[in-house]
Amino acid sequence: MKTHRTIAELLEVIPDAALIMNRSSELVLVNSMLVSMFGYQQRRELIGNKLDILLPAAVHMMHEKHVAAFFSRAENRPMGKGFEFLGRRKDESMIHVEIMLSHVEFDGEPFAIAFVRDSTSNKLTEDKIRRELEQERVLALTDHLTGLANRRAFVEELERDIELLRTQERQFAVCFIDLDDFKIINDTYGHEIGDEVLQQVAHVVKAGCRASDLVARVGGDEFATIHAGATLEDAMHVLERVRKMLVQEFAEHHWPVTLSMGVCHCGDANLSYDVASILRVADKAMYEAKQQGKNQIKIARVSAD
Ligand SMILES: Nc1nc2c(ncn2[C@@H]2O[C@H](COP(=O)(O)OP(=O)(O)OP(=O)(O)O)[C@@H](O)[C@H]2O)c(=O)[nH]1
Repeated sequence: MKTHRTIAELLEVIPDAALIMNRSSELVLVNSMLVSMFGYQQRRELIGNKLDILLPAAVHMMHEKHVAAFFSRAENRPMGKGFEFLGRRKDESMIHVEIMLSHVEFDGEPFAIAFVRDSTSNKLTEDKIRRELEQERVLALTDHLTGLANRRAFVEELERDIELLRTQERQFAVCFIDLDDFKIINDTYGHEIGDEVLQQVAHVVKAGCRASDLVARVGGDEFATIHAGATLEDAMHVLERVRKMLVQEFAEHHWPVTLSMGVCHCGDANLSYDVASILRVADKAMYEAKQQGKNQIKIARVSAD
């Protein structure tokens, strides 16, 4: 058929892969770019086959419905511009494609013409950008010296826990931790050893806490923990373990390293908690621990005002 040959020639000069199918979803024309895009060598491997040959099995039924719906619409205007789907290559590998679909009529019969673009590289770029953004987000929430969560991550988590307490009455405890006499270590042994001590402390606090607890470094020699779902007794049990583990860890060293801690339990549904007041009372309790001899835990009192 003359029209057929002309269209076939035309499809060869356009810069996209293209196919034409009839209303029974049979491929009646494909250009060579489409043949190679889907990993075939000859057009005749595709011509006469159902469109399904280019699609993953999981979407065959859905596509049949789409094709029926497409042909039932009479209007002859471009459809599905930029529509993305997964194609199946001859070797069964998948390929992300973008198609533009349109009605065409030859010898009074309706057909669908599809221009197909390989969007795999777009997808890969998108995935790469998404991964990089995620990595950046993780880095932005990480303390670089210790690998723990940083102050920002701690505050974000605290905000989430305050919200969960308000909406689901889920209690939690927060602890403010400060190294005792850390300045002496820095002044005596230098900043580098000081950094190593901070890393070791981070490791011990993390090891002493539960997997579900958040451990953060929130300042120079300041750490903080959040114990989601914990009663005051649960939190005290964990923190006392941390305190003892640290004393043991440094028992062999030339210098003692101990922690002063202020813990604040949040679980009273009648109180309205906010980040600033929780941190203030926990910090105050930690300061009391310092004043009363260091290497101990003090409990913060949260009042209604
Ligand atoms: N090595 C190191 N030192 C730091 C870092 N950030 C802060 N510091 C030091 O941490 C020390 C904090 O000291 P302070 O908390 O003021 O006092 P302290 O000696 O711990 O005494 P108390 O808190 O009263 O027990 C200072 O010497 C800071 O220079 C850091 O990233 N690395």
